Amino acid sequence: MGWNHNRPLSWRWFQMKYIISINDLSQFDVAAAEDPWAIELRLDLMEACTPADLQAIRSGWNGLLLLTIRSTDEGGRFAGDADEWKRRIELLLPYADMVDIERRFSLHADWVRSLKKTIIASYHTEEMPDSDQFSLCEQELRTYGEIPKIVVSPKKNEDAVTLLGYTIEAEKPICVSIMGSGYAWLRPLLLVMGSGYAYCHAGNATALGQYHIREMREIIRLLLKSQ
Ligand SMILES: O=C1C[C@@](O)(C(=O)O)C[C@@H](O)[C@@H]1O
Repeated sequence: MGWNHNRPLSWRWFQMKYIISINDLSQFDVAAAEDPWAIELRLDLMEACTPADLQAIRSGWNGLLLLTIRSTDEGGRFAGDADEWKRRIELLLPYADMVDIERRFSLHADWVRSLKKTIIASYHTEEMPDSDQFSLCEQELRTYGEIPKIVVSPKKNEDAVTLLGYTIEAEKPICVSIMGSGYAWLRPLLLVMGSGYAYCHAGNATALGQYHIREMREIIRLLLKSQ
C-alpha cells in the first residue's frame, strides 16, 4: 500500500514525527525541552547508562524513549554479538517505549515484543540500493519490526530522486533516511514524501547531516506553508 497521494501535504505535516538523538544523558533535558515525539538514547555512544538514570528520566518525561545500540558495521560503536547486545539492553528495557534492532540482533525481537516494546527494525548502508534490494530489505525488516528504518547513501542526484520514489511507493509506516552530509537536504524531502520519522539533534548531532529539530520543523513549515 503506497502513500495516499490524495491527502493534502498539510495532512502529512501532522504525521511527521521528530526523534531527537542524544549521545550523552547530560543532553536529555535540552532535548526534552524541544518537545520531540521521541528521544533516542544512543547507548553505543554513551559511557554509561544505568536503570537508575532511566528511572530519573522517566519521572520527568512524558514523551517516548527509544533505545539504540548501533553496531560498528552500521555506523555505530558497538562491536558485540547479539547476546552481548541483549545483555547491554535488558536492564534498561523496562524504561523504554521503543527499541531499534538491526537485523544482526533480530533473534531477540520476539523477546523485546513480549515486553510490549515497539521495534524500529533498522538497516544502514553506505551503498545506494536498487529497487529490488530496497523492497527486499523493507520486507525483511517488517518480518520483525513495526517500523522499518532504511538509511542509505545516495551517490548522485538521480539516487536522490530514486530514493524519494521508493519512499512514496513504500508501505507505511516507514522511516527512510540518508547517511552522510552530502545529501542532508534530502532529509526533509523524505519526510514530505512519506517517511514518517526524522532523526534530529538538539545541539549535539549523533550523525553527519542531522538538522537541529528547530531547523527541521522550520524547513517543513516553509515547504508546506502553501498547502
Ligand atoms: O539510524 C539513525 C539515524 C541517524 O544515523 C541519522 O543519520 O540521523 C542517527 C542515529 O542515531 C539513528 O539511530
